[in-house]
Amino acid sequence: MNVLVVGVGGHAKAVIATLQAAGHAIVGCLDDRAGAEGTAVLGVPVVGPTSRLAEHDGEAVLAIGANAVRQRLAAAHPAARWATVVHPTAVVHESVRLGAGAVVFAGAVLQPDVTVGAHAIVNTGATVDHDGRLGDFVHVAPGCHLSGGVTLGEGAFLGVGAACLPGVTVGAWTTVGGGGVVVRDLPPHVTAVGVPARSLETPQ
Ligand SMILES: CC(=O)SCCNC(=O)CCNC(=O)[C@H](O)C(C)(C)COP(=O)(O)OP(=O)(O)OC[C@H]1O[C@@H](n2cnc3c(N)ncnc32)[C@H](O)[C@@H]1OP(=O)(O)O
Repeated sequence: MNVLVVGVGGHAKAVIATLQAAGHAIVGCLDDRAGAEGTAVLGVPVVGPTSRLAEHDGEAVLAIGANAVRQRLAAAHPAARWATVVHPTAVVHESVRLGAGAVVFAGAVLQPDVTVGAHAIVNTGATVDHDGRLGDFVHVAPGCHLSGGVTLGEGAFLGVGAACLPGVTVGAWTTVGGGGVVVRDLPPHVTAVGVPARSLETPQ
């Protein structure tokens, strides 16, 4: 497939590398910043602003790490065809369901009956064990480990190396800091850090 990459930052580099490893042709990158057009990311040219998505008749991928930005761009382009991208070294069981625009990076492992929402990111070397449910616009950062039956609400972000005990739920748009361990359910819209992960918003 010929894929248009939306974004030019570090996450876009990793998405481009993943597309290349998986054998996909890349049409170019889009970026809204003044002066971006004509530059290149890993040799892939920046061909215009994100409004160009509307003219593209192939597939595209939102290659921006910030969950809320991917949500905004997906809402702004409801007719777009989103590529689902999986690195060839990722281990994804045949029963796993990947949403439109989901990206699975090198070395990730997704065990049976995991579902991954639209535009979700399973980053380098992260593992999601059986029956995990990742909502739309989730980002699981490098080296995270989710035990069986974990649920991540829409837009949840797990920082690098975070872990979740079996069956816990992380609420929508909640952030877990790098290295945090989620031992019980976390509510939506909080930032939680540490072992066990506790909300910074809640007086301890
Ligand atoms: C390929 C890639 O790079 S993918 C991207 C991966 N990115 C990440 O993993 C980033 C993860 N981000 C974090 O862990 C951040 O520190 C966040 C989101 C948890 C908090 O960020 P901020 O809201 O800016 O909080 P801030 O830095 O002000 O820290 C607030 C308090 O929490 C503490 N804290 C922050 N992060 C952590 C953490 N991961 N673990 C434990 N404590 C932490 C701080 O020490 C501070 O404590 P204090 O008030 O006692 O000094």
